[in-house]
Amino acid sequence: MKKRYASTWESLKEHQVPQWYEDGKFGIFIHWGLYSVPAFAPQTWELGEVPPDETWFSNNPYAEWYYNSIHVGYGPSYDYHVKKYGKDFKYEQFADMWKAEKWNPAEWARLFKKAGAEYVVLTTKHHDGFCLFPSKYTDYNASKRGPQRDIVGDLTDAVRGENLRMGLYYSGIVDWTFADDPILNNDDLFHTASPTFAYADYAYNQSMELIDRYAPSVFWNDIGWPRQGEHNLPYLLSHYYNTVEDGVVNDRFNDLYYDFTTKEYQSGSANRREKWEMCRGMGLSFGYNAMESDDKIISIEDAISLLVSTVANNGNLLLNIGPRADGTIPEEQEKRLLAIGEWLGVNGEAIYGSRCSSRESIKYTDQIQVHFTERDGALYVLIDAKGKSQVSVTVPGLSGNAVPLDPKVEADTAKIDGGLRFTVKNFGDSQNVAVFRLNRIM
Ligand SMILES: C[C@@H]1N[C@H](CNC(=O)c2cc3ccccc3[nH]2)[C@@H](O)[C@H](O)[C@@H]1O
Repeated sequence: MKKRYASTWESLKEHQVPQWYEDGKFGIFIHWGLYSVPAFAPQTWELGEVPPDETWFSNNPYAEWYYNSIHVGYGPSYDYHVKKYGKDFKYEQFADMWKAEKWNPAEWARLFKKAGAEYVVLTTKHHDGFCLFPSKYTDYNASKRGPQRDIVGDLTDAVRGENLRMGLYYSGIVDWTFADDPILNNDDLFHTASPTFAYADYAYNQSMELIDRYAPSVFWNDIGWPRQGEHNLPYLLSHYYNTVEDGVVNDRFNDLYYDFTTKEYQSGSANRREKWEMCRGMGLSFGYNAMESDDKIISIEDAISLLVSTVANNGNLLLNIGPRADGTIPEEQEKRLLAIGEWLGVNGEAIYGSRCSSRESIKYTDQIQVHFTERDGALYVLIDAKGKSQVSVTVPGLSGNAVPLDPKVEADTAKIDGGLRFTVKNFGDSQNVAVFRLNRIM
């Protein structure tokens, strides 16, 4: 019997995080849009490394913030824009330069499948207000301009064709086609952005449109929800759950309600007793930054470490790709996705469908950490030895027969000092994380 949600906070609070999201663990975030044409941002910091003040916003590493970065009227993006396009070139002109001429959504979906992702989240409207779907509420959209197609619909079909879940990102409170005063601090970001009732209705109507057209498995709102529209949220979210029973929403609705909380790069905190999600770009940006080179993006080892440490602490990893304007995925990003997929192909048993263990992760050194997950009565020990070819660690309070999941891992285990000593001599195909299964939980 399908549960019906009433448009009340009480009814919404009965919603449980669905098993597919708990089990899925790994998603692909995609930031694609007009900003992918200029594809420029300075390579400065990770979010959370420096305070979100004028220095951050006028040297914003997020290439998808190009509109705001040139509107502050100074800084590296402004200088780049004037030099490359000229002072009078309007951001909106990118709408007729974005052709996506080499885009093959089925190819993208096959890559995400090979990467071992269980879900995908695509930007439908980022802060610049350009919509990647045929919205009834604006012609500033990809079916009328640029690509002249329903980007959201075409990718949704391809992703579902690979039996992956499709999620949709929506920039709820910031839309520079409604309010585009330059944003130079977080106050601007959360309070003065898009302050009208008209915009609140627009955001509500477009969100309803997205739910009714695509029935997304994730409704991923960003930054916040218009204050003038907060009273509409119980209607919107109950409609969402009544349309998509096993749908999930994040915590960026002014902290009024969520299925899972979020972190972004170094910003935010996670509580392992609740479901949460870590999102980040491959480099410092979500939108494609043509200036970014291989050495500036996350290493394969660090990506696998991040996935393992996130999952072991009750999180999902939503790792972003920033495709080029023509629809191709930069090789250095594809390489990381395929390497994660290979690792999951060998060690996924300890990840998919697992739950975080009562055993907390152990940090021996910056390079050597041991994480734990549990599944079907088995305990998994995930030894992360970044940059090492061999490692020996004793895990206290463990006993039993530890079997490496990767047959190419060469390792010994021995009972010692009330614990189990693992000596890994060869990490086989498992990059920097060797995973062991213990067949009974101590
Ligand atoms: C995915 C990413 N989100 C950015 C806005 N970030 C937030 O609103 C935000 C970060 C964060 C960290 C911890 C808890 C809440 C948060 N909200 C956007 O400004 C970026 O362009 C990009 O779309």
